[in-house]
Order: sequence, then C-alpha cells, then structure tokens
Amino acid sequence: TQSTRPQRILGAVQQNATRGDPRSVVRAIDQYCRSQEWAMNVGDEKGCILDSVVSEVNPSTVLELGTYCGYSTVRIASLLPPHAKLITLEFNPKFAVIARQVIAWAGLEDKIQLVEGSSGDLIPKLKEQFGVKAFDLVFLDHWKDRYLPDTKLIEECGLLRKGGVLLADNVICPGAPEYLEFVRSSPRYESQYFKSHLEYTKVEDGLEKSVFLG
Ligand SMILES: O=C(NCCCOCn1ccc2cnccc21)c1cc(-c2ccc(F)cc2)cc(O)c1O
Ligand SMILES: [Mg+2]
Repeated sequence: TQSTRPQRILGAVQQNATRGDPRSVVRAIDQYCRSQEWAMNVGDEKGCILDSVVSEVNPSTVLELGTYCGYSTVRIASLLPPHAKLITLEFNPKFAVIARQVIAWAGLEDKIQLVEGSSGDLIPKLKEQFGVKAFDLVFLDHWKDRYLPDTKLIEECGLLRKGGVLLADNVICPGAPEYLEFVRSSPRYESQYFKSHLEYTKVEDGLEKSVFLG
C-alpha cells in the first residue's frame, strides 16, 4: 500500500541518520526534503536562525505548537541544557506517530513530551496537567490563523514569563498577518523580523522573534 510523506521521511531518518545523534537526524531530513520531496519542516536555512534564538534564550521550558515529523522538535531539543524540557503539541495523530519515532531515533525522548490535541484545548491545561510554571520560549509553527488567538491564550493563562520569547515560523509564507500586526504594534512585545526563505525554496519567508515585556 502507498506510503505517506511522513512515513517516507521517517524511512530517510532510519536509513541515513545515526541512532542517538540528533544533528544527523536533522541532516537526513533536510537532505531528503531538498532532494526527494518538499515537506513543511522549518528547514536548514530558517533552522539556523532557530538555533541562534534557542542558544541565546537557553530555555528551561519550551512550548512548540506544531510537531509534524519532529524536525524542529529534535533541532530545538538538541540544543537544550541537561534538565530542560520541551512540550510539543500535534493535532494530527498520523503525524504524531511518525514524530514519536523520529524523536526516539534521535534519543531525545527524555527531553520531549509530545501531546496530541488542539492548542485551544490543551494550552489551558498545560499548567495543571504537566506542571508547567511558565515557558521561556514558544515556537509557533501550527495553523497560521491560530498564532494570534493562541498567543492571547498563552498570555491569559500566565504561561509566558517576563522576558520570554515567541518565535513564529512562516510569518510571510503562508503568512500570519494579524499575528504580525499584533506583536509589532503591542507595547508588551519587542519584535524583530529575521528574513529568510520558505524551507527548501527561494520563496521569501521569515521568522518573527517577539520578546514578552510583561
Ligand atoms: O501549515 C503549515 N504548518 C501547520 C501544519 C498544521 O498544523 C496543525 N496543528 C499542529 C499542531 C496544532 C495544534 N492545534 C491546532 C492545530 C495544530 C505550514 C505550511 C507551509 C506551506 C508553505 C507553502 C506552501 F505552498 C504550502 C505549505 C510551510 C510551513 O512551514 C508550515 O508550517
Ligand atoms: Mg512552518
């Protein structure tokens, strides 16, 4: 029977990456998606910007919205200090099944908690269910029209610490215009745009980094 794109991405990881070596997992996915078939990973170019923001923030707790196959999950977790934790939310159970295997191949199960469901339902439960106090970094990479409502929800739930950072993928392509307008005009955020390209293409895209001023 016909395989799915996420299954083929997992195959590329199992064939070309070394177990327990997160960077080889990242490299294997990028090589596959650049040479065989495009997929909506943050990719290598925007991934370098992601790496620099993660390293600068040096977060103890990270929230990722949108796991897909776990590419950015592994990329972020590979840079976290020893006891740091990353919670990633994925809506599509078929993606979650693949992401769990990619995360396991990278050997990062202890740092990562993948939770299945929708952000609107799960965000209000993160404190009580997962003992989260506040996030140092939130990576937004899910439905682009959920970036703004979920940012407001995260604020309402007191889940973003003062000085915490929101990093949003795809603010140009596919685009998140209402979100951009909000974080760039709100006095409670200090925003910065990192111009780049849509993963594996020459199309313009970028990441928006917004520091929460409290
Ligand atoms: O759509 C994209 N990502 C989102 C996936 C669903 O996310 C759903 N989802 C995941 C957790 C989660 C939690 N709650 C609700 C929905 C939740 C996405 C799309 C493109 C893209 C760019 C150009 C094209 F021609 C076609 C596609 C690129 C990207 O980098 C993306 O990230
Ligand atoms: Mg994306």
